[in-house]
Amino acid sequence: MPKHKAFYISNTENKKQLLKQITSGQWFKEINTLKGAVFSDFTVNAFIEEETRHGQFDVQTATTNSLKNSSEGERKRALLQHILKSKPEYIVLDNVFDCLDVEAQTNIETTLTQLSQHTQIIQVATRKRDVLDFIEDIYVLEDGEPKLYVETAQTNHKHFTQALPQPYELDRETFNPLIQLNNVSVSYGERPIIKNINWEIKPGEFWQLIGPNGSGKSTILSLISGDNPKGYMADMTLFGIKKGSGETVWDIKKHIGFYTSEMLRGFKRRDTIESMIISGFVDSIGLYSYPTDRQMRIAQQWISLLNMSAIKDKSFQFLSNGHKRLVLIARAMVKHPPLLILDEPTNGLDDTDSQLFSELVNKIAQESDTAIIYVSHRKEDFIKPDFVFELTPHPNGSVGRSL
Ligand SMILES: Nc1ncnc2c1ncn2[C@@H]1O[C@H](COP(=O)(O)OP(=O)(O)OP(=O)(O)O)[C@@H](O)[C@H]1O
Repeated sequence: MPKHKAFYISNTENKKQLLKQITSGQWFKEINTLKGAVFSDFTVNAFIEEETRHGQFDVQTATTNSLKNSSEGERKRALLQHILKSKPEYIVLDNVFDCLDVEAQTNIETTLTQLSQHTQIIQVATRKRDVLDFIEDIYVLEDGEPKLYVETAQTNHKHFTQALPQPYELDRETFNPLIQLNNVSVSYGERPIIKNINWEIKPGEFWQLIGPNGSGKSTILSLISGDNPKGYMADMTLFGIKKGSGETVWDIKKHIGFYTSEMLRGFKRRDTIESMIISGFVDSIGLYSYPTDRQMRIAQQWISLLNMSAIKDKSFQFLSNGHKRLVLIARAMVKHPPLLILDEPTNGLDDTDSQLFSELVNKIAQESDTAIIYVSHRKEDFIKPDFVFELTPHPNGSVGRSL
Protein backbone atom coordinates (compact mmCIF):
# COMPACT_ATOMS: atom_id res chain seq x y z
CA MET A 1 0.00 0.00 0.00
CA PRO A 2 1.46 3.41 -0.95
CA LYS A 3 1.84 5.90 1.89
CA HIS A 4 -1.23 7.87 2.99
CA LYS A 5 -0.74 11.56 2.42
CA ALA A 6 -2.12 14.90 3.55
CA PHE A 7 -1.88 18.42 2.20
CA TYR A 8 -1.83 20.97 5.03
CA ILE A 9 -2.81 24.17 3.23
CA SER A 10 -3.90 27.72 3.89
CA ASN A 11 -7.19 29.31 2.75
CA THR A 12 -5.37 31.26 0.07
CA GLU A 13 -4.77 28.12 -2.00
CA ASN A 14 -7.09 27.46 -4.92
CA LYS A 15 -8.71 24.33 -3.53
CA LYS A 16 -10.63 23.39 -6.67
CA GLN A 17 -7.41 23.47 -8.65
CA LEU A 18 -5.54 21.52 -5.97
CA LEU A 19 -8.17 18.75 -6.01
CA LYS A 20 -7.87 18.58 -9.80
CA GLN A 21 -4.08 18.38 -9.60
CA ILE A 22 -4.22 15.61 -7.02
CA THR A 23 -6.75 13.51 -8.98
CA SER A 24 -4.87 14.06 -12.27
CA GLY A 25 -2.07 11.93 -10.81
CA GLN A 26 0.62 14.44 -11.80
CA TRP A 27 2.21 14.26 -8.34
CA PHE A 28 1.39 10.76 -7.13
CA LYS A 29 1.67 8.48 -10.15
CA GLU A 30 0.50 5.43 -8.18
CA ILE A 31 -3.14 6.61 -8.31
CA ASN A 32 -3.21 6.79 -12.11
CA THR A 33 -4.45 3.23 -12.46
CA LEU A 34 -6.81 3.38 -9.47
CA LYS A 35 -10.51 4.21 -9.25
CA GLY A 36 -10.86 7.36 -7.17
CA ALA A 37 -13.49 9.48 -5.43
CA VAL A 38 -13.48 13.00 -4.00
CA PHE A 39 -15.15 13.87 -0.71
CA SER A 40 -15.55 17.64 -0.68
CA ASP A 41 -18.03 20.51 -0.40
CA PHE A 42 -17.67 20.83 -4.17
CA THR A 43 -19.04 17.30 -4.57
CA VAL A 44 -21.94 17.98 -2.16
CA ASN A 45 -22.80 21.20 -3.99
CA ALA A 46 -22.79 19.38 -7.34
CA PHE A 47 -25.28 16.83 -5.98
CA ILE A 48 -27.47 19.61 -4.54
CA GLU A 49 -27.45 21.28 -7.95
CA GLU A 50 -28.59 17.99 -9.53
CA GLU A 51 -31.44 17.81 -7.00
CA THR A 52 -32.52 21.36 -7.69
CA ARG A 53 -32.16 21.35 -11.47
CA HIS A 54 -33.07 17.84 -12.48
CA GLY A 55 -34.95 16.41 -9.48
CA GLN A 56 -32.25 13.73 -9.23
CA PHE A 57 -31.73 12.46 -5.67
CA ASP A 58 -28.63 10.23 -5.93
CA VAL A 59 -27.35 10.68 -2.39
CA GLN A 60 -29.61 9.20 0.31
CA THR A 61 -29.53 10.88 3.74
CA ALA A 62 -30.24 9.12 7.03
CA THR A 63 -33.45 11.16 7.48
CA THR A 64 -34.49 10.65 3.81
CA ASN A 65 -34.61 14.45 3.49
CA SER A 66 -33.16 15.90 0.30
CA LEU A 67 -29.54 17.04 0.62
CA LYS A 68 -30.77 20.61 0.26
CA ASN A 69 -33.05 20.31 3.32
CA SER A 70 -30.43 18.50 5.40
CA SER A 71 -28.05 19.97 7.90
CA GLU A 72 -24.38 20.27 6.93
CA GLY A 73 -23.45 17.33 9.14
CA GLU A 74 -26.15 15.11 7.65
CA ARG A 75 -24.92 16.01 4.17
CA LYS A 76 -21.33 15.00 4.99
CA ARG A 77 -22.33 11.66 6.44
CA ALA A 78 -24.58 10.92 3.48
CA LEU A 79 -21.85 11.80 0.98
CA LEU A 80 -19.28 9.56 2.68
CA GLN A 81 -21.70 6.60 2.69
CA HIS A 82 -22.51 7.28 -0.99
CA ILE A 83 -18.82 7.32 -1.89
CA LEU A 84 -18.01 4.16 0.08
CA LYS A 85 -20.76 2.24 -1.76
CA SER A 86 -18.85 2.71 -5.01
CA LYS A 87 -15.78 1.00 -3.42
CA PRO A 88 -13.09 3.46 -4.56
CA GLU A 89 -9.42 2.44 -4.47
CA TYR A 90 -8.35 5.90 -3.38
CA ILE A 91 -10.25 8.79 -1.78
CA VAL A 92 -9.34 12.45 -1.67
CA LEU A 93 -10.82 13.86 1.56
CA ASP A 94 -11.26 17.61 1.71
CA ASN A 95 -11.96 19.30 5.08
CA VAL A 96 -13.62 16.19 6.36
CA PHE A 97 -14.35 17.28 9.95
CA ASP A 98 -15.99 20.67 9.41
CA CYS A 99 -19.62 20.87 10.62
CA LEU A 100 -19.47 17.48 12.33
CA ASP A 101 -20.30 17.02 16.00
CA VAL A 102 -17.83 15.27 18.29
CA GLU A 103 -19.51 11.87 17.97
CA ALA A 104 -19.70 12.09 14.17
CA GLN A 105 -16.04 13.13 14.03
CA THR A 106 -15.05 10.07 16.05
CA ASN A 107 -17.24 7.80 13.88
CA ILE A 108 -15.80 9.14 10.64
CA GLU A 109 -12.28 8.86 12.02
CA THR A 110 -12.91 5.19 12.88
CA THR A 111 -14.42 4.51 9.43
CA LEU A 112 -11.48 6.19 7.70
CA THR A 113 -8.91 4.38 9.85
CA GLN A 114 -10.47 1.02 8.86
CA LEU A 115 -10.66 2.14 5.24
CA SER A 116 -6.98 3.10 5.26
CA GLN A 117 -6.09 -0.61 5.62
CA HIS A 118 -7.00 -1.21 1.98
CA THR A 119 -7.76 2.18 0.39
CA GLN A 120 -5.28 4.91 -0.31
CA ILE A 121 -6.18 8.19 1.44
CA ILE A 122 -5.08 11.65 0.33
CA GLN A 123 -6.35 14.25 2.78
CA VAL A 124 -6.60 18.01 2.32
CA ALA A 125 -6.75 19.91 5.62
CA THR A 126 -6.56 23.55 6.65
CA ARG A 127 -6.33 22.72 10.38
CA LYS A 128 -3.28 20.82 11.59
CA ARG A 129 -5.33 19.04 14.29
CA ASP A 130 -7.52 17.49 11.55
CA VAL A 131 -4.71 15.51 9.93
CA LEU A 132 -5.63 11.86 10.50
CA ASP A 133 -3.35 9.79 12.72
CA PHE A 134 -2.55 7.20 10.06
CA ILE A 135 -1.26 9.80 7.56
CA GLU A 136 2.41 9.19 6.94
CA ASP A 137 3.50 12.10 4.74
CA ILE A 138 2.26 15.68 5.23
CA TYR A 139 2.84 18.15 2.40
CA VAL A 140 2.52 21.91 2.09
CA LEU A 141 2.38 23.77 -1.21
CA GLU A 142 5.37 25.85 -2.19
CA ASP A 143 5.11 27.69 -5.51
CA GLY A 144 2.25 25.37 -6.39
CA GLU A 145 4.28 22.20 -5.80
CA PRO A 146 4.07 19.72 -2.87
CA LYS A 147 6.93 19.94 -0.35
CA LEU A 148 7.18 17.86 2.82
CA TYR A 149 5.91 19.86 5.82
CA VAL A 150 8.28 20.89 8.59
CA GLU A 151 6.72 22.08 11.89
CA THR A 152 7.58 25.67 12.90
CA ALA A 153 6.89 27.58 16.16
CA GLN A 154 3.58 29.55 16.29
CA THR A 155 3.63 33.31 16.92
CA ASN A 156 0.99 34.80 19.20
CA HIS A 157 1.01 38.54 18.59
CA LYS A 158 -2.19 40.66 18.49
CA HIS A 159 -3.50 41.72 15.08
CA PHE A 160 -6.30 44.11 15.98
CA THR A 161 -4.68 46.78 18.10
CA GLN A 162 -7.11 49.67 17.55
CA ALA A 163 -10.25 50.19 19.65
CA LEU A 164 -13.56 48.92 18.29
CA PRO A 165 -15.32 51.73 16.32
CA GLN A 166 -18.23 53.45 18.10
CA PRO A 167 -21.89 52.62 17.28
CA TYR A 168 -23.70 54.83 14.75
CA GLU A 169 -26.56 55.63 17.14
CA LEU A 170 -25.20 56.38 20.58
CA ASP A 171 -28.47 56.47 22.56
CA ARG A 172 -30.29 53.40 21.43
CA GLU A 173 -33.33 51.70 22.90
CA THR A 174 -32.25 48.73 25.03
CA PHE A 175 -34.19 45.55 25.70
CA ASN A 176 -33.75 43.31 28.68
CA PRO A 177 -33.97 40.41 28.16
CA LEU A 178 -33.04 40.67 24.50
CA ILE A 179 -34.44 37.25 23.65
CA GLN A 180 -36.89 35.10 25.55
CA LEU A 181 -38.06 31.67 24.39
CA ASN A 182 -40.83 30.09 26.49
CA ASN A 183 -41.53 26.38 25.95
CA VAL A 184 -40.84 26.68 22.23
CA SER A 185 -41.36 23.53 20.14
CA VAL A 186 -40.93 22.99 16.38
CA SER A 187 -41.81 20.02 14.16
CA TYR A 188 -41.32 19.52 10.44
CA GLY A 189 -44.32 17.50 9.29
CA GLU A 190 -44.67 14.65 11.78
CA ARG A 191 -41.07 14.96 12.92
CA PRO A 192 -40.48 16.82 16.20
CA ILE A 193 -37.21 18.80 16.10
CA ILE A 194 -37.11 20.83 19.34
CA LYS A 195 -39.33 20.52 22.42
CA ASN A 196 -40.18 23.05 25.15
CA ILE A 197 -37.08 25.19 24.77
CA ASN A 198 -36.64 27.92 27.41
CA TRP A 199 -33.79 30.33 26.81
CA GLU A 200 -33.18 33.89 27.92
CA ILE A 201 -30.42 36.08 26.52
CA LYS A 202 -29.54 39.38 28.16
CA PRO A 203 -27.73 42.35 26.57
CA GLY A 204 -24.00 41.88 26.07
CA GLU A 205 -23.97 38.15 26.95
CA PHE A 206 -21.68 35.88 24.94
CA TRP A 207 -23.33 32.47 24.36
CA GLN A 208 -22.21 29.33 22.64
CA LEU A 209 -25.03 27.12 21.30
CA ILE A 210 -23.97 23.48 21.09
CA GLY A 211 -25.62 20.16 20.21
CA PRO A 212 -25.07 17.22 17.86
CA ASN A 213 -25.77 17.39 14.13
CA GLY A 214 -29.47 17.74 13.43
CA SER A 215 -30.36 18.65 17.05
CA GLY A 216 -31.98 21.92 15.93
CA LYS A 217 -29.33 24.63 16.41
CA SER A 218 -29.98 26.28 13.04
CA THR A 219 -33.72 25.88 13.63
CA ILE A 220 -33.44 27.92 16.86
CA LEU A 221 -31.32 30.54 15.11
CA SER A 222 -33.90 30.85 12.33
CA LEU A 223 -36.64 31.36 14.93
CA ILE A 224 -34.64 34.13 16.59
CA SER A 225 -33.76 35.80 13.28
CA GLY A 226 -37.41 35.79 12.18
CA ASP A 227 -36.65 33.52 9.18
CA ASN A 228 -38.65 30.49 10.28
CA PRO A 229 -42.40 30.65 9.62
CA LYS A 230 -42.91 28.21 12.52
CA GLY A 231 -41.95 31.10 14.82
CA TYR A 232 -45.39 32.69 14.48
CA MET A 233 -46.99 30.06 16.72
CA ALA A 234 -44.17 30.15 19.28
CA ASP A 235 -44.15 31.99 22.61
CA MET A 236 -41.14 34.23 22.05
CA THR A 237 -40.25 37.81 22.79
CA LEU A 238 -37.53 39.18 20.53
CA PHE A 239 -36.10 42.66 21.18
CA GLY A 240 -39.16 43.70 23.16
CA ILE A 241 -41.58 42.44 20.47
CA LYS A 242 -43.95 39.61 21.31
CA LYS A 243 -43.87 37.20 18.37
CA GLY A 244 -47.09 37.12 16.35
CA SER A 245 -48.11 40.64 17.39
CA GLY A 246 -48.17 41.91 13.81
CA GLU A 247 -44.42 42.54 13.49
CA THR A 248 -42.60 42.20 10.17
CA VAL A 249 -39.46 40.13 9.65
CA TRP A 250 -37.61 43.43 9.24
CA ASP A 251 -38.72 44.60 12.72
CA ILE A 252 -36.73 41.66 14.08
CA LYS A 253 -33.86 41.58 11.61
CA LYS A 254 -32.84 45.20 12.08
CA HIS A 255 -31.61 44.26 15.57
CA ILE A 256 -29.39 41.41 14.37
CA GLY A 257 -26.02 41.14 12.71
CA PHE A 258 -25.78 37.73 11.11
CA TYR A 259 -22.80 35.75 9.95
CA THR A 260 -22.76 32.19 8.63
CA SER A 261 -20.11 30.59 6.44
CA GLU A 262 -22.91 29.85 3.92
CA MET A 263 -23.11 33.63 3.34
CA LEU A 264 -19.84 33.41 1.43
CA ARG A 265 -21.76 31.68 -1.36
CA GLY A 266 -24.30 34.54 -1.51
CA PHE A 267 -21.99 37.40 -2.50
CA LYS A 268 -21.23 37.12 -6.17
CA ARG A 269 -21.09 40.80 -7.18
CA ARG A 270 -17.89 42.74 -7.50
CA ASP A 271 -18.35 45.14 -4.58
CA THR A 272 -15.29 46.68 -2.96
CA ILE A 273 -14.34 45.93 0.63
CA GLU A 274 -15.38 49.46 1.54
CA SER A 275 -18.83 49.26 -0.04
CA MET A 276 -19.41 45.83 1.51
CA ILE A 277 -18.78 47.26 4.97
CA ILE A 278 -20.86 50.40 4.38
CA SER A 279 -23.73 48.27 3.07
CA GLY A 280 -24.03 46.88 6.61
CA PHE A 281 -25.74 50.15 7.57
CA VAL A 282 -28.59 49.46 5.17
CA ASP A 283 -28.61 45.63 5.27
CA SER A 284 -28.36 45.36 1.50
CA ILE A 285 -25.93 43.69 -0.85
CA GLY A 286 -24.37 46.51 -2.79
CA LEU A 287 -24.93 50.22 -2.24
CA TYR A 288 -28.10 51.82 -3.52
CA SER A 289 -28.05 55.08 -1.55
CA TYR A 290 -25.26 57.46 -0.53
CA PRO A 291 -23.88 56.82 2.94
CA THR A 292 -23.70 59.71 5.41
CA ASP A 293 -20.31 61.22 6.36
CA ARG A 294 -20.55 59.58 9.76
CA GLN A 295 -21.30 56.17 8.23
CA MET A 296 -18.28 56.60 5.94
CA ARG A 297 -16.09 57.52 8.92
CA ILE A 298 -17.21 54.51 10.93
CA ALA A 299 -16.65 52.22 7.93
CA GLN A 300 -13.10 53.63 7.57
CA GLN A 301 -12.46 52.90 11.24
CA TRP A 302 -13.51 49.27 10.75
CA ILE A 303 -11.33 48.97 7.65
CA SER A 304 -8.42 50.41 9.60
CA LEU A 305 -9.07 48.06 12.55
CA LEU A 306 -8.94 45.11 10.11
CA ASN A 307 -5.64 46.46 8.70
CA MET A 308 -7.23 46.70 5.25
CA SER A 309 -6.92 50.44 4.53
CA ALA A 310 -4.43 49.84 1.72
CA ILE A 311 -6.77 47.38 -0.02
CA LYS A 312 -10.18 48.97 0.72
CA ASP A 313 -10.93 49.45 -3.01
CA LYS A 314 -10.12 45.85 -3.83
CA SER A 315 -13.02 43.65 -4.88
CA PHE A 316 -14.39 41.57 -1.99
CA GLN A 317 -14.57 38.57 -4.35
CA PHE A 318 -10.79 38.38 -4.63
CA LEU A 319 -10.11 38.29 -0.89
CA SER A 320 -9.04 35.07 0.80
CA ASN A 321 -11.75 33.14 2.63
CA GLY A 322 -10.40 34.30 5.97
CA HIS A 323 -10.31 37.98 5.02
CA LYS A 324 -13.81 37.75 3.51
CA ARG A 325 -15.07 36.63 6.92
CA LEU A 326 -13.44 39.51 8.73
CA VAL A 327 -15.13 41.92 6.29
CA LEU A 328 -18.51 40.21 6.76
CA ILE A 329 -18.17 40.43 10.55
CA ALA A 330 -17.36 44.14 10.25
CA ARG A 331 -20.38 44.50 7.94
CA ALA A 332 -22.59 42.77 10.51
CA MET A 333 -21.17 44.91 13.33
CA VAL A 334 -21.08 48.47 11.88
CA LYS A 335 -24.44 49.22 13.49
CA HIS A 336 -23.45 47.57 16.78
CA PRO A 337 -26.63 45.46 16.62
CA PRO A 338 -27.99 44.27 19.99
CA LEU A 339 -27.36 40.69 18.79
CA LEU A 340 -24.65 39.14 16.62
CA ILE A 341 -25.28 35.58 15.41
CA LEU A 342 -22.27 33.56 14.29
CA ASP A 343 -23.26 30.21 12.78
CA GLU A 344 -20.27 27.85 12.45
CA PRO A 345 -18.06 30.86 11.71
CA THR A 346 -14.70 29.10 11.57
CA ASN A 347 -15.81 26.43 9.08
CA GLY A 348 -13.23 25.92 6.39
CA LEU A 349 -10.75 28.38 7.91
CA ASP A 350 -7.10 27.53 8.24
CA ASP A 351 -5.20 27.75 11.53
CA THR A 352 -3.93 31.29 10.98
CA ASP A 353 -7.32 32.67 9.93
CA SER A 354 -9.22 30.90 12.74
CA GLN A 355 -6.94 32.56 15.24
CA LEU A 356 -7.45 35.94 13.56
CA PHE A 357 -11.22 35.47 13.47
CA SER A 358 -11.35 34.42 17.13
CA GLU A 359 -9.35 37.49 18.13
CA LEU A 360 -11.90 39.74 16.40
CA VAL A 361 -14.89 37.98 18.00
CA ASN A 362 -13.35 38.22 21.48
CA LYS A 363 -12.67 41.90 20.89
CA ILE A 364 -16.32 42.47 19.92
CA ALA A 365 -17.45 40.59 23.04
CA GLN A 366 -15.19 42.65 25.28
CA GLU A 367 -15.55 46.11 23.78
CA SER A 368 -19.22 46.32 22.71
CA ASP A 369 -22.70 45.88 24.25
CA THR A 370 -23.62 43.42 21.51
CA ALA A 371 -24.75 40.00 22.70
CA ILE A 372 -23.31 37.09 20.72
CA ILE A 373 -24.69 33.65 19.89
CA TYR A 374 -21.91 31.53 18.54
CA VAL A 375 -22.74 28.10 17.10
CA SER A 376 -19.93 25.66 16.63
CA HIS A 377 -19.11 22.00 17.10
CA ARG A 378 -15.47 22.70 17.33
CA LYS A 379 -13.90 24.08 20.39
CA GLU A 380 -11.83 27.02 19.22
CA ASP A 381 -9.01 27.45 21.71
CA PHE A 382 -9.08 31.20 21.31
CA ILE A 383 -12.85 31.90 21.51
CA LYS A 384 -14.09 32.32 25.06
CA PRO A 385 -17.93 32.43 25.48
CA ASP A 386 -19.42 33.25 28.91
CA PHE A 387 -22.37 30.82 28.72
CA VAL A 388 -23.28 27.59 26.92
CA PHE A 389 -26.77 26.46 25.84
CA GLU A 390 -26.87 22.75 24.97
CA LEU A 391 -29.40 20.84 22.86
CA THR A 392 -29.74 17.12 23.53
CA PRO A 393 -31.63 15.03 20.96
CA HIS A 394 -34.76 13.15 22.05
CA PRO A 395 -37.38 11.25 19.99
CA ASN A 396 -40.00 13.88 21.00
CA GLY A 397 -37.69 16.73 19.98
CA SER A 398 -34.38 18.03 21.37
CA VAL A 399 -34.39 19.40 24.87
CA GLY A 400 -32.27 22.38 25.84
CA ARG A 401 -30.50 23.62 28.98
CA SER A 402 -28.00 26.24 30.02
CA LEU A 403 -24.75 24.79 31.31
N1 LIG B 1 -37.19 22.80 5.91
C1 LIG B 1 -37.02 21.63 6.49
N2 LIG B 1 -37.83 20.58 6.22
C2 LIG B 1 -37.69 19.39 6.82
N3 LIG B 1 -36.73 19.10 7.72
C3 LIG B 1 -35.88 20.09 8.05
C4 LIG B 1 -35.97 21.40 7.45
N4 LIG B 1 -34.98 22.16 7.97
C5 LIG B 1 -34.32 21.38 8.86
N5 LIG B 1 -34.85 20.15 8.90
C6 LIG B 1 -34.41 19.02 9.75
O1 LIG B 1 -34.45 19.46 11.11
C7 LIG B 1 -33.37 18.88 11.86
C8 LIG B 1 -32.64 19.98 12.60
O2 LIG B 1 -31.92 20.75 11.63
P1 LIG B 1 -30.94 21.91 12.04
O3 LIG B 1 -30.31 22.40 10.78
O4 LIG B 1 -31.67 22.89 12.90
O5 LIG B 1 -29.88 21.11 12.93
P2 LIG B 1 -28.44 21.58 13.44
O6 LIG B 1 -28.38 21.25 14.90
O7 LIG B 1 -28.20 23.00 13.06
O8 LIG B 1 -27.52 20.59 12.62
P3 LIG B 1 -25.98 20.73 12.12
O9 LIG B 1 -25.14 20.83 13.34
O10 LIG B 1 -25.73 19.45 11.40
O11 LIG B 1 -25.92 21.94 11.24
C9 LIG B 1 -32.51 18.13 10.85
O12 LIG B 1 -32.76 16.76 10.94
C10 LIG B 1 -32.95 18.66 9.49
O13 LIG B 1 -32.83 17.67 8.51
